[in-house]
This record gives sequence, structure tokens and C-alpha cells, in this order.
Amino acid sequence: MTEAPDPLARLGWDEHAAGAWAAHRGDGNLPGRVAAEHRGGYIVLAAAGELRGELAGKLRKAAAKDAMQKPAVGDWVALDVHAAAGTATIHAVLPRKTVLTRRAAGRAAAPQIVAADVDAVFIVHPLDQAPNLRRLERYLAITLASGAAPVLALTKADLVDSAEPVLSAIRPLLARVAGDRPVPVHVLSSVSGQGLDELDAYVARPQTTALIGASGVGKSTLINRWLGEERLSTGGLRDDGKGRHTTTHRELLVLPRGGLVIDTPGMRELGLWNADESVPEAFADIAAVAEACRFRDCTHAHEPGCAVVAAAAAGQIEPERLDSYRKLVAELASLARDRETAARNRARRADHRALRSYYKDPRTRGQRD
Ligand SMILES: Nc1nc2c(ncn2[C@@H]2O[C@H](COP(=O)(O)OP(=O)(O)OP(=O)(O)O)[C@@H](O)[C@H]2O)c(=O)[nH]1
Ligand SMILES: [Zn+2]
Repeated sequence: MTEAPDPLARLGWDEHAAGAWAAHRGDGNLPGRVAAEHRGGYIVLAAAGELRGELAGKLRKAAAKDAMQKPAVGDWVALDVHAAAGTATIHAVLPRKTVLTRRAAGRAAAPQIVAADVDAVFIVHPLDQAPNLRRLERYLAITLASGAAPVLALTKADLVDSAEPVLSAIRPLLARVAGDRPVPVHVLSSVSGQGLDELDAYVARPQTTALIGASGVGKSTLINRWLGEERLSTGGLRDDGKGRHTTTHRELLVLPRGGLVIDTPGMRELGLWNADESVPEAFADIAAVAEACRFRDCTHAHEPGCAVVAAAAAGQIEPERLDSYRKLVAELASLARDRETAARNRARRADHRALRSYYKDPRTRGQRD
């Protein structure tokens, strides 16, 4: 570790957080930042280190009524800290500086918070692929709506001779969607290191950054470059000798240069077409018919009990539309498989890293048996 700054500064405490905290000064609570949420339980980082957080009854009730009141990864919260037990009660969510939301999965139109208090969102696209402008437009719109600054990160520069074809395809979109808001563009390679030093401003204290982009565009690789040798398991605060092997998975990562990165499953899902959102209006009627298929994962090709094939046979769906719909369903299924594979690989890598740092860590070396 380099210097040891104020522990709150290490978590991205800035003017906005300090201003928001004014309402809590003197009420006996302490500030903390949400690092992960798992089935209603939280991991919060505070001056006292990493704590297991639970919602106070009042906040739990408010959050049940209004999803926007529920703490999300990145949020600053007011804590009643029980340091000896390593736990804290979360009493309030501080007013947010920025908030990334999406429509919750399923039918309800309720919003869901993906991450809070993010300063910059990296929209990641690899230079060796033609840009999907509709998708990039959606990322840009989500980012602009959040209040965070969009940054276009064009990765895998080592695989192409020139960034110009992709750049010229994207420029009109930036002009149209972002208007006067500046969208810095960075041409990067995590392999050669090209462009990475341009990113220092985003990954230094007290910046908090998040990345969106389809699976395989290079998000994890970039985060790992930022984490450098420190890796996920050593990026956070010291956990006052409790033994690092007890450390739970975090989604708010402290980088060696002092900035923070938010990497949550929800953040990654923004990079994929959510089945709900991605079935275009034009196919809404077929999607409704498909609800009656016998198998949930019906591809509407050869499965018994396929309501879509039946409707097509009855002349209710044109053959060309059925064809397009099948292709769309196949594409969505393949995206979902990619996502599962990526999640499995990530979990495996994280396990590896945690284990390696546990065995390398001088503080745990003596304790292990
Ligand atoms: N040549 C080259 N390959 C890269 C670069 N960055 C990432 N890759 C490769 O691209 C593949 C996907 O990279 P990831 O970082 O796992 O992509 P991701 O966006 O995190 O994907 P998900 O985890 O599925 O969301 C890996 O095989 C990387 O080694 C780069 O700058 N140049
Ligand atoms: Zn079917």
C-alpha cells in the first residue's frame, strides 16, 4: 500500500458526500458506502473497515414501498456501527449525486437501481467489431439520464490498424444524442497498454467509475489493468486483522490509485439486451402468443406444444415474421448463455485470486493450518 489517507477519502468521500452528510452530523451515525448487496444483506465500507449491514426497520419499510429508497452499491449511507461485531444498521441513504437505473426484470415497470454515485460511466466497445449503434445509443441514454459523465472507451486497439472506421460510425450518434455534453473518446488496448495513461483522471481519488458494454468487449480486462497487482481481494480497506479469508465478495473496488470501480452483475446486465426490453414492439404479438408454449425455453422450431408454430399454422403469423422472431429468440438465448459463462468464469477467477492472496498474505500466513 502507498500512503494511508483518511479512510473516507479512500472510499470516494467528496464535496457532495460531505454536503449530504451535514443533515446527519451529531445524530450519532457514521458514514459508510455500500460495497455489495446479497439477498437483502449488505457489505458496507466505513472508517471502521468492512461491516455487514442490515436495513433499519423504518428504512426497510420505506424501501419496500419505493425501490428508489433502497440502498444500492455506491450509495453513501448513515450507519449505526457495532464495531466489535463487525456489523452496522443502515438508517438512511444520503441524497445521491447520480443514479443509474433500469426497468426491473419481469413485467412490473418499477425502476431498479443499478449503481449510485458513479462519476463516470465507461461505454465500452471493441474496435474489431462494427458498432451496434442502437445499443450504443441506449448506453449513452442510460448514462446521460444517470447524471454521470459518459466516456467512450474503444478497446482492443491492438487488433486494428486504425480506429477511424469505428470512430466515424459513432461520431454522428454522439452529436445527436449527447448534444452539448462532452463525451471523451479513448482508444485503448489492455494488451499493449495504449491509451491507458489517459485514464488516470478517472481512476484517481475520489472518482467512482462504472463500465457498460456487451459481453467480451474487455471490461474485466480493463478493470484488472487498473487493479494491477493488487487484484480484487486486496483493493479494499484493511479489515483490522480479522483474516482476509472471511472477506466477502465486493462490487465496489478500491483501485491502487485511489479511484473506485463499481462492477455489479446489474451493471453488466445493462450491457445485454434484457429479454423484456429487447423484443421489439413489432414482435409483441408473437411474444404474447409464446407465453402459451409448453416449454419456457421454447425456440418455436421443433418443440411439442409450441403455441407460436400452432398460430403460424393457423395463418395468424406470417412465415417471414415467424422466421425473424425465431432468429431474435436464438440471439437472445445465446446472449444469455454468454452471460452465464462469463459470470461463471468471473466467479472462478475471483475464487482463485482470493485464495492466492490468502496464502500470500503475511497476516494470514501464520494463522492458517
Ligand atoms: N487483443 C485484445 N484482447 C483483449 C483486450 N481486452 C480484452 N481482450 C480479450 O477479450 C476477451 C474478453 O475480455 P473481457 O475483459 O473478459 O470482456 P468483458 O467485457 O469483461 O466480458 P464479460 O465479463 O462477459 O462482460 C478476453 O479474451 C480478453 O483477453 C485488448 O485490449 N486487446
Ligand atoms: Zn414455442
